[in-house]
Amino acid sequence: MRMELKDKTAFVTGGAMGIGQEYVRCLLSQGVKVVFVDINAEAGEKTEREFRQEFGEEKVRFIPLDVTNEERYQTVFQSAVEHLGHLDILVNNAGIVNEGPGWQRVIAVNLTAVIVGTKLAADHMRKDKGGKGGRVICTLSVVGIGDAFPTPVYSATKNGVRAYVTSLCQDPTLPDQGIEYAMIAPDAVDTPMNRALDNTRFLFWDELKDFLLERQLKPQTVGEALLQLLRSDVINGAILQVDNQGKTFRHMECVNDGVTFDPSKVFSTSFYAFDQQ
Ligand SMILES: NC(=O)C1=CN([C@@H]2O[C@H](COP(=O)(O)OP(=O)(O)OC[C@H]3O[C@@H](n4cnc5c(N)ncnc54)[C@H](O)[C@@H]3O)[C@@H](O)[C@H]2O)C=CC1
Ligand SMILES: CCCCCC(=O)CC\C=C/C=C/C=C/[C@@H](O)[C@@H](O)CCCC(=O)O
Repeated sequence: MRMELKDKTAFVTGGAMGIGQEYVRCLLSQGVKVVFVDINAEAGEKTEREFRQEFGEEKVRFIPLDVTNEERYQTVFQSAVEHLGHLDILVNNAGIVNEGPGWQRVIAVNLTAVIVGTKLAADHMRKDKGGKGGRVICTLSVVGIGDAFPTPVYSATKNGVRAYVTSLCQDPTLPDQGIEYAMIAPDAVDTPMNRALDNTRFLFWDELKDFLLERQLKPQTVGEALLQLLRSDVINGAILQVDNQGKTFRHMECVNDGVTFDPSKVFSTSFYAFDQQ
C-alpha cells in the first residue's frame, strides 16, 4: 500500500513543540489535513496560529489534551475524526523524560497513552469493521531499541512501545484490518525536552551532556524521516532509526504479507556501543 499523502488526514500527539511540531509542519507541507493535541495549550495555540497562516485556516486544528486523561482522549479523538471526516494516520509522539520523583508519569505518557491512542485509532481504521485502513506511527528513541543506564524508566517505556507495536505488527488478521504499524527511533534531538534536562530527569546528565548535545539532530530531520516512512510502500513493522549518520531501517519484518527485512540495511554503525572507551 503506497500512501499518497495529499488530502490524507492525520492526528498527532504532542504537536505543539519539538519533534511533534515538525511532524505537523511536514505533514501540512504535503497537503495532509492535521489535528494535533498537546497538554500545553498556550504553545499549541501559537503553533496552530502560525501553521494556519502558512498552510491555510482549514488545514490544521489544535485541541488541548493531556493524553493520560483517557476519558478526555476518547472525546477529543472522536471530535478530531468528525472534523477530519476520517483518520488515515495516527502519530503517537507526546513523550517525557524523568528519572526522579514523579517517574510514574513517564509510563503514563510514554506507554499507557500510546496504547490508548493506538486502540482508538485501530478501532476507527479497521477495514474489517467498516473503516478505511490506515497507519499508526510511534516515536521511539534509540533507547527504545536498546538500553541506556541514564534513563532506565524512559528506556523501559520506549522498549515497551516497541514490543507493543511489534506484537501488533504480527497479528495475522492485519491484512484484513488494513492497518500498518511502524516506528521512528531518533538519536538525541535539539528540542525543548532536551533543553530542560538535568541530573534528576536524566541520570549523569552533567557527565553526559557534552557527548549527547554534540550528536543532536535537528527536529526537521526527524520530520523528514516521518515523510520518508509514510511514502514507503509497505511499512508494517518498520523501525526507522534517525541519527547523524542518516536514516536506517533497522528492522522490518512481517509474518503475514511476505515482507522481510534486508539484512544489509539492518546494521547501523551509530547505534550505541561504548565505542568512546
Ligand atoms: N528530544 C530527543 O532527544 C528525543 C525525543 N524522542 C521522543 O520524541 C518525542 C517528542 O519529544 P521532544 O519533541 O523532544 O519533546 P518536547 O518536550 O520538546 O515536545 C513534546 C511535546 O509533547 C507534549 N506533551 C508532554 N506531555 C504531554 C501529555 N501528557 N499530553 C499531551 N502532550 C504532552 C509537550 O507539551 C510538548 O509539546 C517523545 O516521545 C520523545 O520521547 C525520541 C528520541 C530523542
Ligand atoms: C539527550 C536527551 C535524552 C532524551 C531522550 C532520548 O530519547 C534521547 C536518547 C538519546 C540518547 C541517549 C543516550 C544514552 C547514552 C548512554 O547509555 C551511553 O551510551 C552514553 C555513553 C557516553 C560515553 O561513552 O561517553
